[in-house]
Amino acid sequence: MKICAILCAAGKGTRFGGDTPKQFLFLKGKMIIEYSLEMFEKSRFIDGVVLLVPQGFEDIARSLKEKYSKVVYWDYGGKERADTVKKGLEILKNKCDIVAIHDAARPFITLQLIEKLVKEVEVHFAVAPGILAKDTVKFVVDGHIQKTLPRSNICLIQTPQVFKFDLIYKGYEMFKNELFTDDLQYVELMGIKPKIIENSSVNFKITTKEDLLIAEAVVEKGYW
Ligand SMILES: Nc1ccn([C@@H]2O[C@H](COP(=O)(O)OP(=O)(O)OP(=O)(O)O)[C@@H](O)[C@H]2O)c(=O)n1
Ligand SMILES: C[C@](O)(CO)[C@H](O)COP(=O)(O)O
Repeated sequence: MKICAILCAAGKGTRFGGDTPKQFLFLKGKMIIEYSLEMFEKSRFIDGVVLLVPQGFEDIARSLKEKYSKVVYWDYGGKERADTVKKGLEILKNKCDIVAIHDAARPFITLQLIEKLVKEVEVHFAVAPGILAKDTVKFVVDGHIQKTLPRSNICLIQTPQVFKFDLIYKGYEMFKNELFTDDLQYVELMGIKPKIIENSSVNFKITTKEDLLIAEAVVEKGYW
């Protein structure tokens, strides 16, 4: 059985700001993207990685392909994250059985997490890490609370999101005009109820500058 990863690194990092997309910034000696690439490289559950980058970053893509033997292919991503994933899925069509779709801006995945996700996908077809809400959760419109949501049912979803390849490919085909913010939604709408693996909040996505400060502290303490 072949298991591949799609590493989404084609975003511009608008909320983060600056000229260099956040995934290519250096975090204590290596690029943010390399933290997850290293885990995929080391994991015995991952056979190959497809890397998607923004236009203008082909030199970085080439050098990462040189450095990490599991990067089998790189290409440019699309305008939105979902467009990037679609490209990755087309590249991998008929080449793998299971696919792990991951944000390059989420550096702190672990070998144990990859293993758990891959094992669970055999049973549940779609699986992702998530954290249960720790704060009280309100539904807010225009700055005013409409209602309080039941916290025990609220889960904040991370990546890698792991799927049986044919299932997620079909989901993207069926909802090709949608641009959902994550990949699970494409199979949720097919009636699948993806399995959530409760995970550490350290697997956060670097979205704004303050996330980078937290990421620096995580690396300094070796805490992931
Ligand atoms: N067209 C896009 C947009 C996003 N991503 C990737 O998807 C992940 C999660 O996206 P996000 O944090 O939203 O990154 P950006 O789109 O770069 O950020 P922003 O929305 O602030 O511009 C990131 O690894 C990002 O590089 C991608 O591959 N292709
Ligand atoms: C896929 C994701 O990381 C799951 O939490 C998230 O939805 C990406 O959202 P973004 O708006 O592209 O940052």
